[in-house]
Amino acid sequence: MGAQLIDGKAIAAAKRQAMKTRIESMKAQGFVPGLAVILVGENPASMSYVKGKIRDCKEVGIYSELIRFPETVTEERLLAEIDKLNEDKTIHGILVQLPLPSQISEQKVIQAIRPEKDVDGFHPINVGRLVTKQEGFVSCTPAGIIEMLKAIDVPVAGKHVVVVGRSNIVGKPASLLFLNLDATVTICHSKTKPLSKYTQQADILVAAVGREALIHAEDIKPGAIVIDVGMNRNAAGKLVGDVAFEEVKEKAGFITPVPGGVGPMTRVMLLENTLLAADRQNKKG
Ligand SMILES: NC(=O)C1=CN([C@@H]2O[C@H](COP(=O)(O)OP(=O)(O)OC[C@H]3O[C@@H](n4cnc5c(N)ncnc54)[C@H](OP(=O)(O)O)[C@@H]3O)[C@@H](O)[C@H]2O)C=CC1
Ligand SMILES: Nc1nc(=O)c2c([nH]1)NC[C@@H]1CN(c3ccc(C(=O)N[C@@H](CCC(=O)O)C(=O)O)cc3)C=[N+]21
Repeated sequence: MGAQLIDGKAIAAAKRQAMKTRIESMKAQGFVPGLAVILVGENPASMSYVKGKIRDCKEVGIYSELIRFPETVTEERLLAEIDKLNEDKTIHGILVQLPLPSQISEQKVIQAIRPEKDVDGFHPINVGRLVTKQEGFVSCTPAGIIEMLKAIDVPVAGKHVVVVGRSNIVGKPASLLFLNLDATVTICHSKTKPLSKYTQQADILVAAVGREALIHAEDIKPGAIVIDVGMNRNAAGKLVGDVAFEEVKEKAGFITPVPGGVGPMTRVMLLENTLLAADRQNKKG
């Protein structure tokens, strides 16, 4: 037996392919979607993610700008740049790579982005829209998870979804998305005891913690759909998720790999959100 793999990399590649045609027709009408990415400092992981985002934009034909600041940049300077991008007609999406250095308030920076250009979906206005089921922008990782379930044709309504992790960028918005799709949702976190009591009840389990091998085979229900958001370096320096993949894949119905699962979906949803932002701003004129 064993689980079926959900190939995020392949699903994302197919989505990028479909986007190319859409972007060509936008361009034929004289309209080019644009994304600005702000990177502060030289964190190697952040640099590598940002490079990937710029590469994705090039591949599908989205105009992109990478704006870099030194680690020592002031909050004032950063906010001034965001103001400028808010007014820039060639830029439809703005992303500030997190984390930011400690002298800068992440909340202030996120709130400075016009909600219409907030392609990360982190602005409180967009979070509020998600809570109240209004149209806005949804955080890329949770949106990517939903797209993966669509790709394997699994209906979510009535399922018991257990989300482990309650961060503003993954756990919370993922829980709200599933709730909006009529799932029954349980949210677990570091104070949940015992965690396995909850995870064992999940039809769909989302692990978004950042701890290697947090979820073992004994922690899941046979046939469950297991979505691994975690990104950790193991002792051998390899990128691994939160799920003990080799043992859990024997018991799950579906499972996402790390790498090649949620990560590529996160990236492609940023492109989707940028196109959505461009479309909406184009309509408004
Ligand atoms: N693949 C992708 O596209 C992305 C991957 N990631 C990865 O996903 C993981 C989570 O990211 P993020 O949400 O930003 O992380 P955070 O560190 O912001 O949140 C982690 C969450 O896990 C909870 N937690 C910690 N320890 C335990 C435990 N032992 N049992 C249950 N819950 C626990 C915390 O609980 P509490 O709130 O109580 O502290 C918290 O809610 C990371 O590995 C990150 O690298 C992140 C974004 C995108
Ligand atoms: N403003 C902001 N928005 C974000 O969306 C954001 C952020 N800041 N800060 C950091 C986290 C993390 N994140 C990932 C994106 C892609 C992969 C990804 O593509 N992962 C590949 C592997 C990449 C590798 O090999 O290192 C995979 O899982 O296959 C992972 C993680 C977005 N984040």
